[in-house]
Amino acid sequence: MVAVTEVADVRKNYGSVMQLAGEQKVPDVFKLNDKIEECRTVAAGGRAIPVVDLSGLHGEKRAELVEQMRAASEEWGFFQIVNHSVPGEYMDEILKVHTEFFEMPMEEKMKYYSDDVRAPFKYGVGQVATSYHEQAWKDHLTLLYQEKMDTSKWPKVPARFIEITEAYNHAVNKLKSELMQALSEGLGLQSNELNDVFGPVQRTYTNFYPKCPEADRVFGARPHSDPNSITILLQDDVGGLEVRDLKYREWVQVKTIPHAFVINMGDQMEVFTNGKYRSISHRVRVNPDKNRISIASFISPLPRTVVEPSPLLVGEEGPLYKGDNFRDYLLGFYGNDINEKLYIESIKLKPSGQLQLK
Ligand SMILES: O=C(O)CCC(=O)C(=O)O
Ligand SMILES: [Fe+2]
Repeated sequence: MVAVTEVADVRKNYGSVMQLAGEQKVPDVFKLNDKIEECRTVAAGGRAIPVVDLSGLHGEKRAELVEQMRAASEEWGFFQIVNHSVPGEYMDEILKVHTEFFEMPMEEKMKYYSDDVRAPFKYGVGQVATSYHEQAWKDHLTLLYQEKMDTSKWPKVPARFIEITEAYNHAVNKLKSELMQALSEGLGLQSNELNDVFGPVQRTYTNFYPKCPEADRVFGARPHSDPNSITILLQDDVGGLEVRDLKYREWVQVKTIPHAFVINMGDQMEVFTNGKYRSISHRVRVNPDKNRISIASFISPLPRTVVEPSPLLVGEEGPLYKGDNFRDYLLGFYGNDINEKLYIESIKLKPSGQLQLK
């Protein structure tokens, strides 16, 4: 295992991950020096995460689509959606304009650089938070969505950056409410239940994974579950996201579908639903020839919200997780080793070998 490395060292020593893309070799801090095999995809027996076509969600097909999303959230914790409410041109445009941002000269990007994970808008290199492992092969851009965002400090170049970033985030926020309502109904809860508690915060995180000269020796994101409630992910057509198939324990590649979103359950959803909707380990592999961009909108409760198994969803098994407020959950999550589902396993009241790995 490599020594603990800080994100600032990546910036000081290498500038950005993007600047390393043209080199012959990858610096050791990025390399998986223990198990390279860990990085290889295992044949996935043809299984794929479900794709839900949301046409008819507000009409005659609602019950059927709610049921498909419920089943996917229970079996996979992941699904893709097509024919949703976010205009396809917003999706194309934001991928294009954010790529143009990363392609700007370093001094231009550094105007927005910050190490502060809570900054309302920032550019960063490497991975946020301390790492017990290798550094992630990615740079990023992150912003906190608000109804009326203060965009005065956002980049004026590339042209249309502000306009399209705002439009996209507003549209994703509306989609978030629609999904939360459907997911509530799938649990037999009032429509607004999940949205009210789990939906107020939206942080959007653009991941830029430069092409990598030793792609099978690094991770864009090491195996992790997301700590929040749900994630709404847009990816380009390069691919690289892999999801743990709980049934066969293999890694399954998430195929790229034009204008689709990948939706996944986070740890808070698993806790609240007492394990019904599952927060699943996933990872990102990078490409030897192509840069990849993805935009994740992390939907979360407020920091002070206490999340614990809902009495409405706890059956004979009793509550399976210790409750905590979301702020402390995040502190524990990022303060510990991020590896598969390690942190959520640690708050289980009754460890169930079922989800334990290795
Ligand atoms: O880039 C991706 O496909 C997924 C990124 C991810 O898992 C994350 O940012 O939490
Ligand atoms: Fe993730």
